[in-house]
Amino acid sequence: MATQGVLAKYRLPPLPTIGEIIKLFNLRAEKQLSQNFLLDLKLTDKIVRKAGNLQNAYVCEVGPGPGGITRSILNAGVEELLVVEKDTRFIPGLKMLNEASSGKVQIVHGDILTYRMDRAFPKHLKKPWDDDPPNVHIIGNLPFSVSTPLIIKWLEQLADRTGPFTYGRTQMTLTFQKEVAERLTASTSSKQRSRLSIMAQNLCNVKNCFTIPGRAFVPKPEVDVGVVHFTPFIQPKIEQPFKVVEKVVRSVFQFRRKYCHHGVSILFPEESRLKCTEQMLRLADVDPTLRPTELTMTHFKKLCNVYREMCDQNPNLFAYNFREELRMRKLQGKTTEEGEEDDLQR
Ligand SMILES: C[S@@+](CC[C@H](N)C(=O)[O-])C[C@H]1O[C@@H](n2cnc3c(N)ncnc32)[C@H](O)[C@@H]1O
Repeated sequence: MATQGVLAKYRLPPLPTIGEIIKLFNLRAEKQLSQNFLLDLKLTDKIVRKAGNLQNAYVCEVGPGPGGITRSILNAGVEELLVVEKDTRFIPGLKMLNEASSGKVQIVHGDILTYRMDRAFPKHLKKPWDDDPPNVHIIGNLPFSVSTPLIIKWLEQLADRTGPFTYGRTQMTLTFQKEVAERLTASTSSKQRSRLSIMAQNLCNVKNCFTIPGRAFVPKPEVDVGVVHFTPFIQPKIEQPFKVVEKVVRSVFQFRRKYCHHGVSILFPEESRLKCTEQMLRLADVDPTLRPTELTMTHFKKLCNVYREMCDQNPNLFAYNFREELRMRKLQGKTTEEGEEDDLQR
């Protein structure tokens, strides 16, 4: 307890404000890179508190920029902070934070989409999957164009226990455009229910912590921002390979406003479509007239289990690709019912 008390009082020495750092190093936000900075340290402290207790933790911050969140992470008493930043202009400011924290910051100039997270932390931090989460955390406020593909990539790595999940059930606290944060956490029958809701909630306890109004950023983005916390489950809700779940969920949400049998049907080649769709829905005990947004996680679990069984019985089925069939038909000049294109980021 005494040690905790001492650590809890850890503060960085007085430093120039983030605003002064921006001026000092001439860090004008690059609009093409969707850079929007958080200058209010009360707000960055609030984001970091949502990650949980960071005393002695090993943290990776993605996209630290001028270092607002970085300071809050250091003030939370972490053991080591790895920052991965793509834009070289921010490196001198981050080096200053490293000196102020007596070398706690390891700076990587790189792209988080390709960075090898499986080697980011010392091996002794690894914990068995069914143990408590390791003392390893990921925190970040990235551009939206990066955070959505990144979470999709990390969800797949989570299912395979690779990348940052080599260390166990690594927790993540990340920002998204408010609407994406709502999709990630949307429950059954919610208007925002989508592919992302199922893919994330299958693997993690997902919490939409709070919304940051756009005006809190410099420069102000067009949209508000949601802070989302992810804790991986020991067991996914759907115990099937990620690719099987992804294919079923993507197909079902392809026609999000229609009855779910439309989406299910595109899992099957045209010659067996009617029969297989009827069989899959009957075996999974799913009402064909439910809308995709009305399906529960249990519905998706049953659909994925039945689809997997059908794929086991017909080894060519999983490779079937509706879009490819559409493309071929178009090339051959044949007409067909067009898929109502869904936003793939949903
Ligand atoms: C929206 S700004 C936020 C900066 C800082 N985290 C804050 O809250 O003030 C996003 C930051 O992520 C960095 N970034 C963008 N894409 C990246 C990538 N692929 N890998 C690492 N950093 C990236 C940008 O250079 C920028 O510093």
